Amino acid sequence: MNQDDMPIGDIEDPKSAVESTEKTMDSRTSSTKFGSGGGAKGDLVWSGMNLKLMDKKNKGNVKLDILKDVWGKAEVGKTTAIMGASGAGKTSLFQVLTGRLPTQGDLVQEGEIFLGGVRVDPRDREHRKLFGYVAQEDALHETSTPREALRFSAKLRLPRTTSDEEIEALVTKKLRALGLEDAADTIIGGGFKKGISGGQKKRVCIGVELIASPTIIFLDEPTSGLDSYAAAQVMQLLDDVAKEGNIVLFTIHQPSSKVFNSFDNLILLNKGQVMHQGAVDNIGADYKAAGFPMPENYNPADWVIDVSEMNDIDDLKKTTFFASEPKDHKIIPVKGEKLEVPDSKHVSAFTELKYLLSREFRDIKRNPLMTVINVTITSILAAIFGIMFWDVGRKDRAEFVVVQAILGSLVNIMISTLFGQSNSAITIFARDRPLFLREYSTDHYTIVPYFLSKLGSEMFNAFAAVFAQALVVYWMMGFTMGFGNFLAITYAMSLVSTAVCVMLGAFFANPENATALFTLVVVPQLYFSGVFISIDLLPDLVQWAQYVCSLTYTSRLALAYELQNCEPGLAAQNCEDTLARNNVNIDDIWWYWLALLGLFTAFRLVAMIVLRSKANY
Ligand SMILES: Nc1ncnc2c1ncn2[C@@H]1O[C@H](COP(=O)(O)OP(=O)(O)OP(=O)(O)O)[C@@H](O)[C@H]1O
Repeated sequence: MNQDDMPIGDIEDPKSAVESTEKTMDSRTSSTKFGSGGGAKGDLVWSGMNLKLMDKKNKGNVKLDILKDVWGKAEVGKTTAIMGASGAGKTSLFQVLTGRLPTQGDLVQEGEIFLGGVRVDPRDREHRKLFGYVAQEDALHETSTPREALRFSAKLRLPRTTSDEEIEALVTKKLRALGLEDAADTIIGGGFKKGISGGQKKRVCIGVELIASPTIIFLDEPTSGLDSYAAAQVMQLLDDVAKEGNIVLFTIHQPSSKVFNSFDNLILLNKGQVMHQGAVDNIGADYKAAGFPMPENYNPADWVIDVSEMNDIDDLKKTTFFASEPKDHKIIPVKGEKLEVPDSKHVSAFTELKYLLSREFRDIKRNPLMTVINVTITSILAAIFGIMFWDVGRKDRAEFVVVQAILGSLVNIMISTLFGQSNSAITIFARDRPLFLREYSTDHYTIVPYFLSKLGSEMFNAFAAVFAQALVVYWMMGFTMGFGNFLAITYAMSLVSTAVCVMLGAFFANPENATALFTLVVVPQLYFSGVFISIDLLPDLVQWAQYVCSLTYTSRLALAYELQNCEPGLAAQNCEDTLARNNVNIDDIWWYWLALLGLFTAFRLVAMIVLRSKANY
């Protein structure tokens, strides 16, 4: 048997170590027992499915029936495709079945879903352990290889008792079954570097889901963007997965006739209703019986869509199309029967963090460009500041203009640090967001380890930039505060500003929106922090804003450390005046540090809560 044709989980050599590992893995990951119901044992069945868009203005009125009395099933051992013209309701049905329908007040969902006769709730994270979900866009870690991607998924999703040897053997086996042996150790790639091909990426996406041995695998347009050869390879793989006793359900748009003929079953939607469903092998006969015989040399996939688009729905309803849900399709669930999900006691949060951190740092190592650009830009800016404020810290502070210049230099450095990290932090976070949403929703890790791992790489990037900045400006400007203090203050500034970026990145999927809002959030800090206009001169109504501005605390800290020990006499007088005018109190230094910590924690927590709520569907 050709390796590419080999079914997933098939066993080549009964004596091999791989086989024994796979047996162990199977016994651990496929313990699901299905209850009995009206449908065939193990099938995914949905019934009486309605999705209504309610009219906001006229309460209780339905504005649009997105799905109406939809029913159907996806059988064990078969591939089932959902097709339909644009706007037919494919995405909506898919979102309902996968539990990914956005929770919106104006959408009302009705209907039931059963797996093997037992009611299933696709929004339930436990039930979702039975699901594999492959989104249309490939959400992969670009600097990992296919082997690393599968290993990561296996390590974090399989029971914690699975040994490293078992995981390695399973990963090798799945790579072979996916036809990815040759590309196993090539970088997946993306924007930063060309890596494996589009078809190989799609197979990696499928592989990372298959590694957890899901009962059902859902795929959203699995062939989109692929050439006909790659599309046929993906379909062959899905067929192999199904033939192993799994349910494979996907949406598909304009398949070639070869791809169309490779499905087992078709569900055709038309204006939110089921126009036709059945075996692809019978399509010719079914359409002939309905009065629409398929023309010769016509792509059957085009024909089924053309018939649905070019005929009035009321006329089509007079034919054999749009059959109502048969009585025996409806399932009467057995009372008290619960869906059994595999016992996959997750690895500890610490292990999750370990794996996530190692992936983050591997990313920096393999794609250091972002860090290098950041450090270079910061150093050039720092050198410009250094020339402008050359030796300012060593000049005689008895002259008031010198103290003014010190104030100016410190505020400039803080503002530059505030903006310095924003671009790279927002870009990196936006790039990784879809990956997080996929991995979190498929139970790879919990939210805290994820955020800690992101924090780890952000701290590294921020430190590299502020350290370079400090090396350049500290001695050029000749500050008297300790190097450590200077570094700590700029580092704190950088981390709080990164936290703001991450928070905005959590709210907005689009990095452009996050960047635009960053300007709106950050620029007012320049006014509210008191560095350009004394806080006492600000209207009472906005004075509170100083307390939520990181620039307030970092500039106060920098001034406190730099101006607290000036030469006695006129210099000390000038320093004290400047501190007082800028509302800096030397006794409050620790409060300033605590306030920065508070802001940092608050921004991080908000980001975590927002992202978690977005990842729940
Ligand atoms: N949240 C929503 N609010 C308003 N209308 C919606 C919403 N979701 C879906 N619709 C409408 O329901 C219909 C079906 O949409 P759906 O996206 O499911 O179709 P589709 O078959 O996937 O189309 P396409 O192939 O173009 O993506 C469309 O008319 C769409 O505008």
